[in-house]
Amino acid sequence: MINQIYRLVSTKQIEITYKEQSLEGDYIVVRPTHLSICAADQRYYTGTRGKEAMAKKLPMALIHEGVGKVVYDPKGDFKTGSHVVMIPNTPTQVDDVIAENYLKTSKFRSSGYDGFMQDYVFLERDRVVGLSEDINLQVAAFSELISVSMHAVVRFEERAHQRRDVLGVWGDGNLGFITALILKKRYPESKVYVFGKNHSKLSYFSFADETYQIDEVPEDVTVDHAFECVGGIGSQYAVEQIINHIQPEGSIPLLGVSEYPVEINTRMILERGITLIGSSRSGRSDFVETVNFLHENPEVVEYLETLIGDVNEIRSIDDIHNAFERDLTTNWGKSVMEWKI
Ligand SMILES: NC(=O)C1=CN([C@@H]2O[C@H](COP(=O)(O)OP(=O)(O)OC[C@H]3O[C@@H](n4cnc5c(N)ncnc54)[C@H](OP(=O)(O)O)[C@@H]3O)[C@@H](O)[C@H]2O)C=CC1
Ligand SMILES: O=C(CO)[C@H](O)[C@H](O)COP(=O)(O)O
Ligand SMILES: [Zn+2]
Repeated sequence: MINQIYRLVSTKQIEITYKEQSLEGDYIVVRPTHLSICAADQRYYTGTRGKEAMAKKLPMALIHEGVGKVVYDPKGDFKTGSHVVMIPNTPTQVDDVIAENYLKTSKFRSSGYDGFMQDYVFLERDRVVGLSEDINLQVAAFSELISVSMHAVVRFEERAHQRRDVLGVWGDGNLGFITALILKKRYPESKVYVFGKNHSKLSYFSFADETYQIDEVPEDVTVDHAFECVGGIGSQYAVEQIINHIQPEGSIPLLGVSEYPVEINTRMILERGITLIGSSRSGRSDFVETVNFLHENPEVVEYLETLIGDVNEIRSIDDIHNAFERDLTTNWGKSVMEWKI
């Protein structure tokens, strides 16, 4: 069959590529229904990812957060029409120690490989996870982002010391919201403090024990561990502030992506015995954990509904541009694209 792929070819330029794809083999074919825009996609769309990366990774279809309907499963494991979440990380080898999302040989969609902006996505059998019929698909659209937080929390659980009385989250955006929510649910006995820049955004974090504007944090506030969910140059200020408020031997999972070299006060890191835990992307086990978590906790899905920002019907390439442009001006939440092209 001929598949249409909507590829970014240069800054803010999207073109259709026609690709012959065979239905023979074990691929599950999924028709995307709900896609969600990530900050990483915006860095490619606007060209802020940098000249070198743009030249290396383009052309490619953007978007690595999304769900769709199964249109063809040669083995019949998935019912035609059933909804699945698509996993963007595509490993090419198995390693006993290193997780699939850290293997250098893995391919990640919308980072050098075609993402989900296609008429049909051909996925290996283990790159889809089934969803229940009643799941909110606008929330499920950003399951990948939830799985990133889930992955970071699981890594934290395996690496950080056991005193978890107060957990801090820096960042009052999407990732901060999801991470704080997962922490609150997994550690009901712990206090979760959120540190952000905007009073209006912090007001959404009603489940948190405390929220602080970063320029008004009392000196005596301390956390046992702190998740950095800021990104950009803001990560630098966030890590600096974390170091001032974290207890000795605390862990700092770092999730924010920056295009700039971020300076870190290593003197204080070693003086306080702090552990930095880099955390990037996610793998199948994180998606399975995420989907189970959403199915088992409908109240979490309700909180996540507050993250649904702009919802756009996509019927043309112009609609894609509009969705990306509107996302740039949206102050809160995730932009979802209902894929009807
Ligand atoms: N590790 C991974 O695999 C993944 C990483 N990311 C990255 O995570 C980062 C955050 O993504 P996302 O949540 O979607 O982006 P958002 O822009 O929604 O969130 C970042 C938030 O942090 C706020 N902020 C800025 N400076 C500080 C500070 N010093 N302290 C506390 N908060 C601050 C921002 O406020 P304001 O807007 O007012 O500046 C904004 O509200 C991005 O870099 C993204 O690329 C995303 C997905 C996966
Ligand atoms: O969003 C992400 C995962 O969900 C990561 O930020 C993204 O994978 C970074 O990739 P790139 O190097 O292409 O910016
Ligand atoms: Zn992403």
